[in-house]
Amino acid sequence: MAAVERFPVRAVLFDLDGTLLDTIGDLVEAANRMLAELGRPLRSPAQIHSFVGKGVAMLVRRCLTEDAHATEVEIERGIEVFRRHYAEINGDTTRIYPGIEDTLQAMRTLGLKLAVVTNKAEEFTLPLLERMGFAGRFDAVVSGDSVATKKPDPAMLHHACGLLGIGAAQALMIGDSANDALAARAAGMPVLLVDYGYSEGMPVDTIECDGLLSSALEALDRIAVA
Ligand SMILES: O=C(O)COP(=O)(O)O
Ligand SMILES: [Mg+2]
Repeated sequence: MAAVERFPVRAVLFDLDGTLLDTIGDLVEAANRMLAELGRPLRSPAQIHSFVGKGVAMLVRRCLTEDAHATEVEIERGIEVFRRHYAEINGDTTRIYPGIEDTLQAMRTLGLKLAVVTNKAEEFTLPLLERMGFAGRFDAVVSGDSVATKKPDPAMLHHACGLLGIGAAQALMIGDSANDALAARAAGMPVLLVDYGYSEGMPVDTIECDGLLSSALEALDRIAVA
């Protein structure tokens, strides 16, 4: 069997929803509270799961327009209503995925810099990191509204590397969706995808990447500290 390629890196960039944290319960609850308040039929958890990936505004848009019609004014109202509900419950049922704590600790011990790069808006990212005990565990946090464009555009990844003081080719991205894979490819960095996250309804093994992980711990076998 061919040896598994190890990436010479100085930093690891982590996606948040579906990679570090299982946030889907809170996202489903906030989305359905929003739909109820707007007098719309509720959505199944599975359907809302497939809508997560491109940030809050796109989640609300998909909830209101998939097999349904909504005006831009209604979508704007939906975003405001969602934000109010999500701010209230953000973190209530969120769990850290198995293996994450040990992975972060091991990467720290290796001297790697760590960042979060998430399409979640900063108003929800920072309180959630705090609540989950992750505040101060990362050298940089880039949220969906920190720069002008979200993943799959590579701008967030470049911004994170700038904050860490490294080049894009010296970082490894670990994510769960095509947004992470495409952004990493466009930035010229290797990317591994966890197979337990949210991938907008796409089978994760159909997404082009450098390997799948059933636990983030497996990433340690793919890293050679540069
Ligand atoms: O907020 C989202 O839609 C997804 O967030 P993520 O980039 O951390 O997966
Ligand atoms: Mg994700």
